Amino acid sequence: MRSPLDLELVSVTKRYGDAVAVDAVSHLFPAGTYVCLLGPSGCGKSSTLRMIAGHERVTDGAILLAGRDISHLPPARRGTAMMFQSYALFPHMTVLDNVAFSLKMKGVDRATRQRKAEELLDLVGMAHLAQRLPAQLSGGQQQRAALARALITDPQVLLLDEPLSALDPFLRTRMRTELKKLQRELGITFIHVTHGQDEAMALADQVVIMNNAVIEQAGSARDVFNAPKTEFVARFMGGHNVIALGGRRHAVRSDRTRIVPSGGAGLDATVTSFEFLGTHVAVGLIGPGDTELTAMVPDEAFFAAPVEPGHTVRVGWHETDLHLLEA
Ligand SMILES: Nc1ncnc2c1ncn2[C@@H]1O[C@H](COP(=O)(O)OP(=O)(O)OP(=O)(O)O)[C@@H](O)[C@H]1O
Repeated sequence: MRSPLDLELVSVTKRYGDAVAVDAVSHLFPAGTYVCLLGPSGCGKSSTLRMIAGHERVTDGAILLAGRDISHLPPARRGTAMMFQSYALFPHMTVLDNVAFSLKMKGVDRATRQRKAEELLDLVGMAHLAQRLPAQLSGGQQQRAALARALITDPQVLLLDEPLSALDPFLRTRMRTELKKLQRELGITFIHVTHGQDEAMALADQVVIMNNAVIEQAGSARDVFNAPKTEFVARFMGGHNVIALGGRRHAVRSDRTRIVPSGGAGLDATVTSFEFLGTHVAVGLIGPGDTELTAMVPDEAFFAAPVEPGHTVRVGWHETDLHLLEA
């Protein structure tokens, strides 16, 4: 169902000279959702984000927010805000002044902008560091300051360009929980560009996968993972085997790919490797036509009947787990 605050891309194209970075992309971002824009390097994610933000001109098409065409408005008048990968904090300004900056540009008086900046610093748990300079903050603290700075204009849509990539793995997981919580509390749309499938699955209400300047598939993380439309999506999301059967390509989740008793339905494959991953053992296999497969075998099942590289085994799956891919 549509809501008045939805963001919509209508046949949006971005060309740099002859190169097409975004090719007639149409998509509805429902208001109040956490969207992750995912795809390999160069697929057009950042160009899409920058066009929504107004940091890049649209070559063709329109961007509508709350029913209004914002394609040609300056960034500050769109109802969007962007948080950059590098956080882009001004090094010579205190955290408070950084957060208050865009209100200063808008001519808001000092007392009002400071009060609002304090409120936002409180929201992101940074009130006690308001007088520090950016260089005196940790990576996670800089990120919170950058978030507060982006949110001070009360945007309807917050755009985040790889916001977690500068953080170490532990902090990344913690910050992603905080981002999600913040989005829920604010109830606004977050559009978060990432390279990470795990990050997208953990965060997104809606995952949008781009490839070669177009959207290849969009949907809930669970739907996209369980029902990849194309071989590209199956491989990109990971956790799937792609198998040719009867001249058509199919995906089957690697945790639903089983080592079955010989003679059962399935195909013969040779074990090439195994890796203990704690809860599962990832068994690498090579099947007919040199198809590489992975079976994620629960650790108990693996150690009850261990296999070694060089063994020939039967690999099977339930018919219902086999998923036909678009040609
Ligand atoms: N300013 C520019 N001038 C010319 N070509 C550009 C420019 N910015 C991006 N491109 C090209 O447009 C295509 C899409 O780039 P974009 O940055 O949107 O991809 P991306 O999916 O965000 O990639 P990454 O994950 O590596 O950041 C790429 O082929 C890139 O080389």
